[in-house]
Amino acid sequence: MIAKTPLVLPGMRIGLLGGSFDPAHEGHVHITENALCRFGLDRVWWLVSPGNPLKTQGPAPIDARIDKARQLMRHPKVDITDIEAQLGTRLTVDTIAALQRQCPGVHFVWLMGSDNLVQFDRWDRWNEIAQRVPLGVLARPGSRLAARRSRTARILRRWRLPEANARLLPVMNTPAWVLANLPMSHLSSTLIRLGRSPQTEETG
Ligand SMILES: Nc1ncnc2c1ncn2[C@@H]1O[C@H](COP(=O)(O)OP(=O)(O)OP(=O)(O)O)[C@@H](O)[C@H]1O
Ligand SMILES: O=C(O)c1ccc[n+]([C@@H]2O[C@H](COP(=O)([O-])O)[C@@H](O)[C@H]2O)c1
Repeated sequence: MIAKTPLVLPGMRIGLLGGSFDPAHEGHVHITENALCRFGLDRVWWLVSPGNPLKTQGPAPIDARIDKARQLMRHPKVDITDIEAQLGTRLTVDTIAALQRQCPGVHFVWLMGSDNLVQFDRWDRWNEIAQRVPLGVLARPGSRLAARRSRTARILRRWRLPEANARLLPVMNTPAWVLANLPMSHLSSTLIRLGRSPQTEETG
C-alpha cells in the first residue's frame, strides 16, 4: 500500500485534490496550477475517488478516469493517484488520517472548489477534517458567495486567512482556511457528460 504512494519527505507541502474526475477537465488543471502557486505547495496529489460518499450514482471505472486524468494533467509537481482505493477509504476524514499516519512531518492541505465548501458541513466528521488539515478553497462560478456565507465559513470565520497570506496556509496551525479568488472556470464534469459547453460569464 505505502509503496504505491508517491515519494514524500518530511516537511513537504502537499495539496490533496479529491474528486470523482468523471471525467477530469481543464477546470481541475486550472485550480491545481493556482493552488501550487498560491499556497506554495511542493506537490499536488489528485485523489481519484472510488466514489463520492454523498453521490448516489457511481462514477465510471476508476482505471478509465485515472488514464484520462493522466493524459490531461501533465505537470512535474502533480501526481494522479488511486490512493483511496489502495487505502480502502471512502470518507475524506479517513483518507487524511491514514495519510498523516503514513507520512509523518508532511504538511497536507485539503483543496476543493468553493461549491464543496457550501456543503462541507454535510461531510462525515467535517470538523475533524478542519482540525487535521488546512483547507484551500478555490473559487468556482456560482458558489463563491454561497461559500462565503456557508455554515462552515461562519463557524470557521475566526480562522480564515487573508489571501495575501495564502502561502502560509500549509504550515498554519489548524483550523485554517483560505478562499482564493481566481479567474474562474465554468467547466464541470457534468457538462462534459451531458455534452454541453460551459457558459462564459462570471457568476457568484
Ligand atoms: N471549474 C472548477 N472550478 C473550481 N473548482 C472545481 C472546478 N471543477 C471542479 N472543481 C473542484 O475539483 C474537485 C473535484 O471535482 P469533481 O471531480 O467532482 O468535478 P466536477 O466538475 O465538480 O464534477 P461533477 O460535475 O460531476 O460534480 C472538487 O473540489 C470541485 O469543487
Ligand atoms: O467524506 C465525506 O463525507 C465526503 C463527502 C462528499 C465528498 N467528499 C470528497 O470530496 C471530494 C470531491 O468529491 P466530488 O465527487 O465532488 O468530486 C472527493 O474526494 C470526495 O470523496 C467526501
